[in-house]
Amino acid sequence: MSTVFETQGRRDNSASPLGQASITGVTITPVAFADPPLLNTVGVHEPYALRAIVQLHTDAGVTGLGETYGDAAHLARLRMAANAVTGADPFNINDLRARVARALAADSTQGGHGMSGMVTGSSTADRVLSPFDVAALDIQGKLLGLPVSALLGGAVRDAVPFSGYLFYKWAGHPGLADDEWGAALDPEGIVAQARRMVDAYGFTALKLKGGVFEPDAEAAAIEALRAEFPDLPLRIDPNAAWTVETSIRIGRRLEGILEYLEDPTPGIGGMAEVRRRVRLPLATNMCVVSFNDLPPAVTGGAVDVVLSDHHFWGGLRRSQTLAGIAETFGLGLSMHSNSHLGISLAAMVHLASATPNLDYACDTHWPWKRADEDIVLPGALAFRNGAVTVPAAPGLGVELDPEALDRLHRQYLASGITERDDTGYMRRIQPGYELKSPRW
Ligand SMILES: O=C([O-])C(=O)C[C@H](O)[C@@H](O)C(=O)[O-]
Ligand SMILES: [Mg+2]
Repeated sequence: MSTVFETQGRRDNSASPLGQASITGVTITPVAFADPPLLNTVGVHEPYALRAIVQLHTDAGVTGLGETYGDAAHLARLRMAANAVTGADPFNINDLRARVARALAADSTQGGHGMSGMVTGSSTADRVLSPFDVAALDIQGKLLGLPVSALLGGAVRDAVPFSGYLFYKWAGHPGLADDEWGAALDPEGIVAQARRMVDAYGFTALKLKGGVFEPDAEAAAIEALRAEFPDLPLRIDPNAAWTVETSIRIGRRLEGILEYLEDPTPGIGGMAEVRRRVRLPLATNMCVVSFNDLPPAVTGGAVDVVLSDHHFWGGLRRSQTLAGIAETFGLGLSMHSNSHLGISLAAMVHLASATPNLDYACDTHWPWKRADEDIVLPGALAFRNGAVTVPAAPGLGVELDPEALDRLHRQYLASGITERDDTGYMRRIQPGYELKSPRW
């Protein structure tokens, strides 16, 4: 079952503690949007990226919005959770969390990460809770007349800086026309892509998705970026494609050039070893992806910076807990992204604005999305000098475009894609393609 899912008509919270509202129904709509052939260490992005749009309807006349992964197994879990939260109080996020946990207790299905094998150990319960937490906060803000940033404790910055997220890529998907970005397969291509992205968005930091070519070729791309952009902080993220030895060698080559080295090698033990032997901060969204990972990472001295991501850390409230832990243990905080639409961007901006110790420009895949394709009405979210102004309107401050939602849902049905599968797509193009971690 992959079409729109709806619950409706029940009210089982006899009294909302705050007397504000009851969730009377949930609509979950899978959507697909165009995605260029972005290369990474597990393969290549398919022509469409998937998302699920979650709407929480209430008896108070407002609807809350959430956005999450659109993989089939995740959709099935979202539906279980939707049944469980129907009737609940959107002001009681602890109750929503308990309901989601109870609904998933009997679930034994595997897969559905939506991250093509790159983030494997995150908590299923937190991934499923996330869009419900975001939508509940959107409802709260709309009913109280406050932006979500205010509900999270207040914005400490008016605009949230993002990094330009560079990818090696083909000129276009095989069999389809070239896209507007063209190919980027060497240092010159990456520098040209960066120049174009910086000119269009004003980004003040750059991240290169690595793990695609020989490590020295990728280090050369970073050096070419440094020559072209002497003042911009630079990062590279090979998604654990390098051995400990390769990470040390390339890390030493890039000392003094990178602001951080992200997930060079797999596992907390490997990262700790690299960190001891390279004078660079190490960042991760692979070896610390759930609360369980924090104690061994901290005691093992594995990382300096954790990339938060409310989509797998359990929503905005749980991400604030992560920020508190990071502060306590002296870890830096940055933000991870996957291909996403406007509800996710709005949620990321509110969270980042209300997180004082978010020390780095956040990741976003936003430039890779077609400018005319989204499920929110245009206007609320815009980049200036590489940053997005925090929406001041109540809730998330974005409005759903029902026609666009319907169009992208039909695109989802027509695409035939039900799982993100970068490796499977790569193998259809290059049949002998091997998956390896570490690769070099
Ligand atoms: O920082 C990261 O690891 C990512 O952004 C993971 C993503 O899945 C990225 O590799 C991608 O979109 O191919
Ligand atoms: Mg990463």
